[in-house]
Amino acid sequence: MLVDHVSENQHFDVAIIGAGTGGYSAALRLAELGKSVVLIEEDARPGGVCLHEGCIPSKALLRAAEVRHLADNAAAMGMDYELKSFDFGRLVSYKEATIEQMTSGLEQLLHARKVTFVQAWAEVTQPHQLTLHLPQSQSESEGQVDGEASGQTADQGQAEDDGQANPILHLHATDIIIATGSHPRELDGVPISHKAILDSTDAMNLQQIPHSVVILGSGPIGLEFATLWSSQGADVTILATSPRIFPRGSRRISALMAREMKRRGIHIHTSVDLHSLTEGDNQSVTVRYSSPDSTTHTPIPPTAKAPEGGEQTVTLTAQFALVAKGRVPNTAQPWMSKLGVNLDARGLVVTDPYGRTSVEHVWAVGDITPGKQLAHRAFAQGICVAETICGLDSEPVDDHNVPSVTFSQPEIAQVGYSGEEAKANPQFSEIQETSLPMMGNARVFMSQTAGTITVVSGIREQEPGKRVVLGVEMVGPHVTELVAEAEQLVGNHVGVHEASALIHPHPTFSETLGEALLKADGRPLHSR
Ligand SMILES: Cc1cc2nc3c(=O)[nH]c(=O)nc-3n(C[C@H](O)[C@H](O)[C@H](O)COP(=O)(O)OP(=O)(O)OC[C@H]3O[C@@H](n4cnc5c(N)ncnc54)[C@H](O)[C@@H]3O)c2cc1C
Ligand SMILES: NC(=O)c1ccc[n+]([C@@H]2O[C@H](COP(=O)([O-])OP(=O)(O)OC[C@H]3O[C@@H](n4cnc5c(N)ncnc54)[C@H](O)[C@@H]3O)[C@@H](O)[C@H]2O)c1
Repeated sequence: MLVDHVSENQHFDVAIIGAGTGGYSAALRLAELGKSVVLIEEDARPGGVCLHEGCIPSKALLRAAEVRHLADNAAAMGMDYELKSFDFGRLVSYKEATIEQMTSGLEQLLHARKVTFVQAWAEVTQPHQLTLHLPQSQSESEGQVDGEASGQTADQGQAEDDGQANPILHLHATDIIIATGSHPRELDGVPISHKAILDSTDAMNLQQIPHSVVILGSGPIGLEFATLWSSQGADVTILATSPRIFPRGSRRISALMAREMKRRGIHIHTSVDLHSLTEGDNQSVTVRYSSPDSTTHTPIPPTAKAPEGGEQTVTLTAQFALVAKGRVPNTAQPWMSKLGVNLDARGLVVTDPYGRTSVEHVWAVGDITPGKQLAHRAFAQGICVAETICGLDSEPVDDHNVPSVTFSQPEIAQVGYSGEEAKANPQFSEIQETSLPMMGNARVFMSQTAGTITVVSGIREQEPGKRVVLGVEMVGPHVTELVAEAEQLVGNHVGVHEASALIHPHPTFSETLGEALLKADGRPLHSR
């Protein structure tokens, strides 16, 4: 993106630091509401993690896994396909083209709404004042600083610099939104080498199909990469420190996912005690761990050692290790503490429901705030902050109504309360969990992917006598789409009886939710 023209000491209504999903959604809404907005991003192009190294590239790669699954199961319909070759370079080009298409669309939208985009590392030095550290090459080649207004340009060699020869520029803004996002968490004492020990960004940019990978972590990133690499023929092992994979979901989800992933040849070990992770000279990693179920897997090469304390210590060698144990907010930037922005114990920015931080006229959105680190939550927060700044009566984001989706095979989707959460909440009573296996649905059966759906219902203290849908969780084909309907029911406190009267087209995947609601209402149709 060609950066926009800005002048030294130029004033904007709102300055936004970080052009990821949170930052750019706020920028678009503010501009729509007539504010002058500057969007400041360290990278050359807007989009942040989601567009460049998260949601979009991972789903482009996972599209290939879907196609592979279809082809692998075509024999049942009389079509015998054989994968003759896999040109990984072309898959990478497909991913890159997808990112390019989405990024240029976003750039055009920002431009059309007259949002000023500046490539720089920004800090807030005083209330309403920002200092921008411009990249050297860009300020020289494109002249994004107005030389006349500032009296200094980088190519005159007179620009004020930040001590590292980066020209700096000062701006003023009435309001400032911090949207600096997050980065991958490292294993204690084991740095990401970016060679054989990878984080998700490295994994996304691999230029080859790995032959063996060990994945440390079984959250969305772990399960999505396990799906991707196993579909490409890699030998994949998931090591989970928790007693079950995908611990943020219910036991039912974890059990079904473990069964389905093992059916696809993925090795899974839970309650793992990780002893060491080391990188060899020859692009390989060695992991030493023990786990109650470690005897069930033959490591490559098989180098199981003598039992230690009842559990066997296993030494596993693989080409790569992916560390996928969560993300850390980008709040360790010294200016944030100097400014007085309050952080919680995990380093997340403390805000009120509308995104106000502890510093007046400074707001925060996205992965740096407590709650689900998801792009669609950041979009909604960005809109809410923008509207609140403009004095509108905006709806704050309720984390319980933010759906979670994982694009593994099978997919996982959740919204609202799990059974356990609902039972622990004193506002709810008479909690029921109604489960339905999805395989009874014709479309699910044809897709040859197992699935299950659970509707959590109960009585809210605000509406005694009315059983409402409190939560829905699903594992199966297309559930990342089906969850949108469930969200409407949960978010609007729709009664189970009313929801079960909604008619779903036949034959569709969406009927599974209709069937589960009928069952929850005590009127099962195609189930017992
Ligand atoms: C592998 C992976 C897959 C994912 N898949 C999904 C998915 O399918 N669905 C989903 O909802 N979510 C997904 N996520 C999560 C999603 O990417 C994040 O929740 C989302 O990007 C958060 O947006 P954000 O605006 O808070 O921050 P970010 O997208 O992290 O953007 C922050 C931006 O701020 C910039 N920045 C930081 N400090 C400064 C500074 N001082 N000055 C200037 N610029 C600065 C950074 O360069 C960055 O571009 C995924 C994440 C990963 C890692
Ligand atoms: N489809 C999606 O929406 C999507 C996809 C990818 C990522 N994301 C987002 O990105 C963020 C990061 O994802 P993630 O999967 O890395 O994090 P996560 O926090 O969801 O899961 C991390 C997992 O690692 C485990 N773990 C912790 N320490 C470990 C260790 N030493 N060894 C092995 N396992 C360990 C945890 O028990 C947990 O299950 C999440 O907040 C997620 O919402 C979303």
